[in-house]
Amino acid sequence: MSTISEKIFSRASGKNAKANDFVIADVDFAMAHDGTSVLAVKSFKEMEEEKVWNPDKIIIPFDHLTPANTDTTAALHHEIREWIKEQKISNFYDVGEGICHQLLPENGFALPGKLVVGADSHSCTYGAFGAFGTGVGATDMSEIFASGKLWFKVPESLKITAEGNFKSGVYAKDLILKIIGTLGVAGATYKAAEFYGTAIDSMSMSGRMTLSNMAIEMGGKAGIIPPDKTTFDFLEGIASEEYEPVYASEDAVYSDEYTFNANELEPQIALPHQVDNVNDIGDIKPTKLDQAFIGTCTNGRLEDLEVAASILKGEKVAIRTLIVPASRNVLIEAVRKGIIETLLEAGAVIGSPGCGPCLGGHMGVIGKGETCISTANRNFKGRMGTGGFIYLASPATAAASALTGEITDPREI
Ligand SMILES: CC(C)[C@H](C(=O)O)[C@@H](O)C(=O)O
Ligand code: SF4
Repeated sequence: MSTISEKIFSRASGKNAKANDFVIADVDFAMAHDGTSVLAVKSFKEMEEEKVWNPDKIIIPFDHLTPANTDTTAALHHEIREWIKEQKISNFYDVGEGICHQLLPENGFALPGKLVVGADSHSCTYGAFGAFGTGVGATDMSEIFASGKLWFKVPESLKITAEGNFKSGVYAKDLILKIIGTLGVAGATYKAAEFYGTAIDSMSMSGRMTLSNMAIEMGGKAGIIPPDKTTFDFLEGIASEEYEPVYASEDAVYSDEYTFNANELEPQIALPHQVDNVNDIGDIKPTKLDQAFIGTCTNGRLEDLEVAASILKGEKVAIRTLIVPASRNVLIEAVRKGIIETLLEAGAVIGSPGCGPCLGGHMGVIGKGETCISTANRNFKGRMGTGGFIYLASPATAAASALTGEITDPREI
């Protein structure tokens, strides 16, 4: 009678863990990026710890402010690189390698049944592989660095089922926006969502990652998809260690259940400044744009760039269009497939793999009163620049909108 989360926490804590129990769990993999490792390392040093618990289980990607944008960032990067050397952390990904939530899956650290904790809220992305992936603060991460353990309250679970087939022009991003619009930004607070249904089964790993990535935007502690052949095929030859897939019992208890119908889904837009301010694209008023941004841990994968290129091929963008691949691998593949050439010819700017302008810290910031359509996961006030307005959408919608300069249904292009 257990959910996926209860089973993973039972294994990781060595006791029969049930929802709402407090447990101390062994973490399988721990991640901190350039933005959060600074504080995690500071607090690790303050604890007067000498050695990390296991240098092969810690993953540090530099992705948020990369390449360094200021003297301060450069100094912090330098400090962390020194600590990484000193601690012999084996999984360090320096500037240009890509976004943490892309690198962990690509390098086989997001594995079924594992407890993967990151000092970043979108660590729920690893749920796409049937892991319990979750984000913690930097000081909690310092405790994991030291001991490999952390306390957790085992979450209750929600069952979210999506049946049917997506219409052309409709994607995983539209589904997760619809789900968040329905449940609200607090609809899954401290709960683990488990995703089921034919619409999920037929999704690629890329689409599944988009879905799990945004579980936190409804307050979710995790967003888990039961692993299947698609998962195992993806992990073939890249899994960093052995894993044991975990599935919910038939009689697992869920605090709530929701069902969505992919057949009826339209392209969705989250209007500023809340992620749950979601509408069918046909229901919003004409909206002029200043910038389009395609990238991030939500939608910066090969499939996303491919969709954008198919829309932009042979055309010219009407507004500033920034495209930032999620990782070096994505960029290399996109170069090989001619996708980057198509995007450049269409007038897009290609950024180096990383978070890019997603959180407004680096490149591509928008000015006061400007509007941006973005494939990211957050449209909070001021996130991409003070006084800016962010509209969240799929890569197809963002690309179609880049062509016209206003929010545009990709099916009309
Ligand atoms: C900088 C980091 C702490 C933050 C997060 O945790 O999500 C960032 O990645 C974001 O998307 O806002
Ligand atoms: S791409 Fe955006 S949402 Fe993802 S980790 Fe980077 S800043 Fe956070």
